[in-house]
Amino acid sequence: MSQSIIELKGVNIYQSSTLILGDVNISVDKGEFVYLVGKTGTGKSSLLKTLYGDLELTQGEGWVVGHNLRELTWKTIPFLRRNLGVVFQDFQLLTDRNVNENLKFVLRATGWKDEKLMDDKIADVLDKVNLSTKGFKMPFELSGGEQQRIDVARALLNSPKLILADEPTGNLDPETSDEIMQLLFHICRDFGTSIVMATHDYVVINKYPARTIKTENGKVWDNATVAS
Ligand SMILES: Nc1ncnc2c1ncn2[C@@H]1O[C@H](COP(=O)(O)OP(=O)(O)OP(=O)(O)O)[C@@H](O)[C@H]1O
Repeated sequence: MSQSIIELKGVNIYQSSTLILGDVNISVDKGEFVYLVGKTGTGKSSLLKTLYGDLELTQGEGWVVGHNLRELTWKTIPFLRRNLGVVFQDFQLLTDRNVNENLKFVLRATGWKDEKLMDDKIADVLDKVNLSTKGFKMPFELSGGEQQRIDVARALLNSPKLILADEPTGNLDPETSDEIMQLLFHICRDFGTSIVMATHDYVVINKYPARTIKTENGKVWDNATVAS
């Protein structure tokens, strides 16, 4: 319906029966980087969950990477999930297998079967996050920053048009946060991937300025741009 990667119109977002965000209107274009800011508990994660189909959209209209959120079913949610990547603050790699096997596990779970194509894809995403040499490492052999970069690699496996990142620098020291931010901006700029990133970290926002959407008082404010 729309050229936008994300389009929400008059959306109400609930947790159980509590209205968390009302009358949400957002549009995000291809290749845009957008921060989602707001105090704790104001609904950033709830908004992201709505965008990746974890919270059902029952009021208003929404499209994400061409999928109508009102028409999602348990059968069609996997197709939405294949067109977007999600990065979490606390994503845990499977501890009993190396990086390559972790990534292959995700590929198999999203329908990949050909071993050679899977190996090529894994090499490709590890190269994109600059960890080509770490495929045979076990998770405990990686630093926190490297694990977070593997999580970004995981999000890239299905060549998504959109990455949703929920506080991806939340557990990282400033230097490692910088690495992740440079990586996300590189992915956005060089591959045209849209990125929506929830964060509390104004140091990061000021250093890497971009359009900023704010959750506050049950509303989403979509006109603030943070100056550098
Ligand atoms: N599964 C749930 N069931 C009921 N209420 C929930 C659930 N998850 C979140 N909430 C409530 O919804 C509101 C918004 O939570 P949400 O996690 O979206 O906020 P947030 O802005 O992402 O917070 P934070 O910055 O702390 O992650 C909060 O009041 C929270 O308690």
